[in-house]
Amino acid sequence: MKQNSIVILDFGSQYNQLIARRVREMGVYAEVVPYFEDLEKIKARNPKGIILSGGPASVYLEGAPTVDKAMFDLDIPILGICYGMQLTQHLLGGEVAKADKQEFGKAEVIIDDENSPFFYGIEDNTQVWMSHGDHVTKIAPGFEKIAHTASSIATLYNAERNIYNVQFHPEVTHSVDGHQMLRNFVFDVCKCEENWSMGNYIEQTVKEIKETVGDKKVILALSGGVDSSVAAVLIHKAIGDQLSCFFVDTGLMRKNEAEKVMKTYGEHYHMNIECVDAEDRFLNKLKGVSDPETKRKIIGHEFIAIFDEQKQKMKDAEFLAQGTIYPDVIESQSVKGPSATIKSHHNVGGLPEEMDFKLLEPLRELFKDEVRKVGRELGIPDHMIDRHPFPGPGLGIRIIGEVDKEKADILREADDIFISELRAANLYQEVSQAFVVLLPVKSVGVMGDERTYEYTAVLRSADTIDFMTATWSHLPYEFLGRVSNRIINEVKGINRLAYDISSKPPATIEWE
Ligand SMILES: Nc1ncnc2c1ncn2[C@@H]1O[C@H](COP(=O)(O)OP(=O)(O)OP(=O)(O)O)[C@@H](O)[C@H]1O
Ligand SMILES: O=c1[nH]c(=O)c2[nH+]cn([C@@H]3O[C@H](COP(=O)(O)O)[C@@H](O)[C@H]3O)c2[nH]1
Ligand SMILES: NC(=O)CC[C@H](N)C(=O)O
Ligand SMILES: [Mg+2]
Repeated sequence: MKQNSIVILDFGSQYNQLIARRVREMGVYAEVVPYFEDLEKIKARNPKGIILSGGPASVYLEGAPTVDKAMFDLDIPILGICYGMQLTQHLLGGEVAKADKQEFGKAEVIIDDENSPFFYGIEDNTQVWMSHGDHVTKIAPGFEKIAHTASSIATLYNAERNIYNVQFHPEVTHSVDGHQMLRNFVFDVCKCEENWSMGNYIEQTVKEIKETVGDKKVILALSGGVDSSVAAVLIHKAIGDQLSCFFVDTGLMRKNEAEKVMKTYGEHYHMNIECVDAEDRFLNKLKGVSDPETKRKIIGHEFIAIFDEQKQKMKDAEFLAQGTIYPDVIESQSVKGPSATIKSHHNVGGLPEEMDFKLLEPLRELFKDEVRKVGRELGIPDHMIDRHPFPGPGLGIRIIGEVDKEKADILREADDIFISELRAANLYQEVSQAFVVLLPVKSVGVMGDERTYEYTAVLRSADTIDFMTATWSHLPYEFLGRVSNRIINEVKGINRLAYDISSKPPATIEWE
């Protein structure tokens, strides 16, 4: 199945995951590799086409990312996008320089060669998205201009080598026919076949898991979230009772979470699944701690300690299964420079360094939407598949400041009301992630002629595609009013509610 693939070389563009997704949506396997991937390794993948992504650098500066020129002689069709175009031109005898002014935004493409397969089905003056400060000042020998805009060369083509170069970004939705251009490249130029489907993926992966695991045992940290759940069901399909899942009830889970997870997965799938009740452990460790990073670290360590203990109990467990997905993989191999730690995300991904396990990560090639498709094909109920993400540290980072059981109970009730009202109003699927935050701030209120002095809570709802940037959801006032009424009337301990109207950046989605 992967014989029929497109390799995307990553030069640091923020859009490279998008390119891979667009291609996969067409039913063709695509993977992102760093630009410095060895040419031999690229060849070994036997791709039908190569896409060079955009990137922030300038080809004419020293130390700019580059590739082995031999790549252009492999007889594999190549599409260079933005930086990828500039690099192709630079390496093959053209020239690139800084433009007088940056071009950022929409532009209209005038097609010079309407017979080019790259433009099949596309009308003249189609709108594309530009984002560059450099431009091609001399076209490399062997290339001809097949499209332009009012201010720049839009597309170059080398017939002999079957290379296309575009200055714009066909992968973003602002490029109206960008999808069609990529389709044309993938199917008409590279001659790929449509054979990447989640059904195939399941079949193949189940086979691979069986071969890898043999008669050994696998343990898996099951959170009830999408990734670990899909991983669990997939592995269970392959090896049945050789899999043992552990759900840790940290005491910082949502209302009835432990029961729900145990019920859905235990009864429905007849899996070995054990609930580790660790509420006291987590709450004791968190006593007196209010610094967000310290709280995160304590929670992370406690998870590790618990899995270590489970491992000691099951001596024949050789594999640790994780719900690592493709964006995690791309991020960890990303060509971008080191970025500041904003928050240390808890991840059981930290486990293997400290513990002696072989890793089993059956979802590491999939994007989230593909993981959801796999989950649906495996028959996992929609209400589990469509859940908003829930962070490992759970309510521990949604109770601002010091955490205790009383606050966790209050927050659980409030959160449950918000989420069930979202579901009742058919808004749950419309927003990307919603929850309640409990502040360590008390204020005065009046209830039935009595004075109250209770906590303030905040509703948070974010809309996002990749969770890297987000906007606050414009929920209807009437809906917010209903949630406010219910929470303040029904949850003892909260007498005031606010709505968070901050975007990310500069805020983040969670409060800690
Ligand atoms: N309460 C828990 N018990 C056991 N494992 C957990 C728990 N919370 C988190 N994990 C582990 O940490 C991993 C990372 O958590 P993360 O929230 O990123 O993924 P997820 O829960 O599987 O999916 P989602 O992103 O949809 O919440 C999980 O896949 C799971 O293996
Ligand atoms: O598994 C996780 N462990 C963590 O420690 C963690 N911290 C934040 N998140 C989730 O990441 C997304 C982005 O959150 P922030 O904007 O708050 O950084 C949002 O979806 C957050 O819920 C976490 N997930
Ligand atoms: N988006 C890009 O790939 C930008 C490429 C190059 N740095 C430029 O500004 O022209
Ligand atoms: Mg989760």
